[in-house]
Amino acid sequence: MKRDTDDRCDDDIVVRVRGLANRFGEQAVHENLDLEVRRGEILGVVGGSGTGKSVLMRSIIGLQTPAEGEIAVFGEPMIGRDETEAKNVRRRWGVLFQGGALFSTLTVAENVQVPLREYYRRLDQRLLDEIATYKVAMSGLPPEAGPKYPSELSGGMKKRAGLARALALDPELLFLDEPTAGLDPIGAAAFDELILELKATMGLTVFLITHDLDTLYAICDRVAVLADRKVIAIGTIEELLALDHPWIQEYFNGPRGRAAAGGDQDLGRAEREEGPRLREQQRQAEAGQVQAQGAEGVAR
Ligand SMILES: Nc1ncnc2c1ncn2[C@@H]1O[C@H](COP(=O)(O)OP(=O)(O)OP(=O)(O)O)[C@@H](O)[C@H]1O
Repeated sequence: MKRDTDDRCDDDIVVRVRGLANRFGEQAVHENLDLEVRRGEILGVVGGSGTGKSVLMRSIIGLQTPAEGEIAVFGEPMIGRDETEAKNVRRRWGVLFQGGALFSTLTVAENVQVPLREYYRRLDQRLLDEIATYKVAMSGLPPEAGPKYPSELSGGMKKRAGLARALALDPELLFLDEPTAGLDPIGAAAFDELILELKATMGLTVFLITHDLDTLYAICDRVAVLADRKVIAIGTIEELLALDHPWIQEYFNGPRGRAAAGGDQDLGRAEREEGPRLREQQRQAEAGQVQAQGAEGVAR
């Protein structure tokens, strides 16, 4: 299980990373990293801050050129690929970056239309508008969100708008970088549900970077753990818990891990008692009535 190098048929492996190395000057972020993402799974990617989760995602989607290694997506090698060929693979995935990365001068609907315009130059405006309306609805946003600018949206709505854009091209593979970070517990759980629904209806494969233990327990089929510059373990949470690794044990068996697994009554009670107050605080902050101080880092 540790190196995830079982001999599955290539069709079952959507992303294959072999011997990946990434370096920034003297700093080695990855060395000899291997990873496989299986078709139809939601793979959670966890690791301490700075262990290189985002750099790994950026390497897979071609925004970071690795120092060494091989990356294949849908069986197609991605490194050093001719731009036209790479583009044909890229159109098959969608990405939700941390913070949404929406174009601030475009409305939500226009943001969704950006990848459509890039890949389908001949679509007329009426069709672009129709597709954007459909993607906005798929992401759980009300129709009124379409003509709004990102600055007019709450944090949760921005995530959904980013998701609508990621879904624009009907992807087979979705990359999500900390999609529930900064969301209140109810918003985060709703986002988890949405991802599960999309996986079921679209047959999506999902690469999901998260620090959110509830998300890991609620929707991930397997979890990959980054530490010491590589994937040190990958498997179901149950399989990871059987490993005698201090970081994994602390992460999943610490108070938050136990609460997420439903086993820590005291922490669960504290969250139930504090939750409504914190959620109301965040709701007001999002509505622009109060400063968001204190609403960040709310444990789910
Ligand atoms: N463009 C860059 N130039 C130099 N260093 C970088 C660059 N991008 C990332 N790094 C460094 O690589 C390391 C890994 O960064 P990365 O953002 O992948 O971490 P992460 O695991 O996603 O962290 P977090 O959980 O805090 O988001 C960090 O030390 C970061 O400073």
